[in-house]
Amino acid sequence: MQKGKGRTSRVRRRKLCRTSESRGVNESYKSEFIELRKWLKDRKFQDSNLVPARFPGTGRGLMSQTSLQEGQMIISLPESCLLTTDTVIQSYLGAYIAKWKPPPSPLLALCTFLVSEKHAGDRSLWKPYLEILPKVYTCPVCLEPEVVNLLPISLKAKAEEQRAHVQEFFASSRDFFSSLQPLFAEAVDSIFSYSALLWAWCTVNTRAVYLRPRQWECLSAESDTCALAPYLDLLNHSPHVQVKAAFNEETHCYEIRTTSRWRKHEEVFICYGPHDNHRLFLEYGFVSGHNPHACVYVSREILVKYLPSTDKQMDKKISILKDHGYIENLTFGWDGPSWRLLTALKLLSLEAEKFTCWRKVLLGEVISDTNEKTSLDIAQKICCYFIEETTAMLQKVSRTKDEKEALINQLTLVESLWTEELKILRASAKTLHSLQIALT
Ligand SMILES: C[S@@+](CC[C@H](N)C(=O)[O-])C[C@H]1O[C@@H](n2cnc3c(N)ncnc32)[C@H](O)[C@@H]1O
Repeated sequence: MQKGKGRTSRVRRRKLCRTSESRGVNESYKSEFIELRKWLKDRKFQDSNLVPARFPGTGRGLMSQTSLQEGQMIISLPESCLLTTDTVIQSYLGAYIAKWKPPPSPLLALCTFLVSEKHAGDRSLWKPYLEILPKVYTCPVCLEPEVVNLLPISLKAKAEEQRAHVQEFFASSRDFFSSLQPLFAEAVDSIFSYSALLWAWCTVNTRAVYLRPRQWECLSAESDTCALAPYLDLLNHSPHVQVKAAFNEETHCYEIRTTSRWRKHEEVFICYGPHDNHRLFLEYGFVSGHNPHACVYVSREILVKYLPSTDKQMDKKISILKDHGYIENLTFGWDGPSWRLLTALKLLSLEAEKFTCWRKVLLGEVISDTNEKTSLDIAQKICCYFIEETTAMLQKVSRTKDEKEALINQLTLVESLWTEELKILRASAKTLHSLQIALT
């Protein structure tokens, strides 16, 4: 038998590959985690099978200490450990919130509490939790404008919207913060600064779990479903796992059960949702490698770039696509152009004499071999154009990394997004090529 070709060595290779990808360095000895566990124990948290660890691909996360079976509970966090609007309203902030008109939003209540408790430092009952929270975040709102400029165009627009949204959140909260002055010896402006509120906003947005909606008269009607869940919020995301997570009204614990199996010493993941990489970047500030939901978006401008400019029916075709919701969410994915993208291209490349068949196109019917072939050819041209553009962007990001060392972390993140997009486009180009060959 040749060396390395047998079953035993295949299994060994697989094991090596799995462990080297997921091997983490246990961090439970660190003082901040010792303090956090004491704090959790005082609040009736019973030791779980998970320990904090640092992993090569995903950073800080939780590692299993034993193997975990399908359906097994991986963590159960008592209600007393959760930070919700109940916590805030029952605190020293409650009376100030009740007085303030119009009522503050649930999000503002949570953010105010986080900033205020962070400011309290050693005096805060939540100190062990606050100590393990990230100091900086990588959601687009936290990125330098020159890094935002290097994002794919549709994500850049959303990043700018996110920045405007947080700025407006800050501006509209300042009078409420002023009303809290009697609680502090220092000027509230210095405590509730933009950067402090931004940190709190990112904390809630990247870490909160979902709870059944609650309603407080002293808070605005916006949905009140967020809870910060210390320790449990150290679980990273994987698009490949499924979990059941919810607050159990009988045990009064927030519980997570895994539907996957985990080996001892592996990183345990949960799934934040079937999100593509743009959404993961926007909402959580990271990109997931090999994400099956990842895709490359095709804008309307690019869609028509390779169509004949002489087509007299083009405006009509575009308005049909708009009316039927086919102008948005057109994508390339790991297995080629999406059905929506191909359908849009088939409609746009309909021959003049076949134009009346446009309804059939939207229903997925084949109109003619020519139409099938033309739409695939255009999809391939768009895909090649994107591959060139993405390669150029990667070179630009790499140059910027050399020039701006201080931005290396932010730029590396943007680079990983473009790298994933390039992989998707290459896979799409290959699929398209096979489809084109099958048609000839
Ligand atoms: C709920 S927290 C998870 C714990 C976090 N890693 C920590 O150290 O505090 C969510 C954040 O973890 C990071 N994260 C989650 N899943 C990740 C993954 N698969 N790869 C890289 N970072 C991830 C992102 O920064 C995200 O905003």
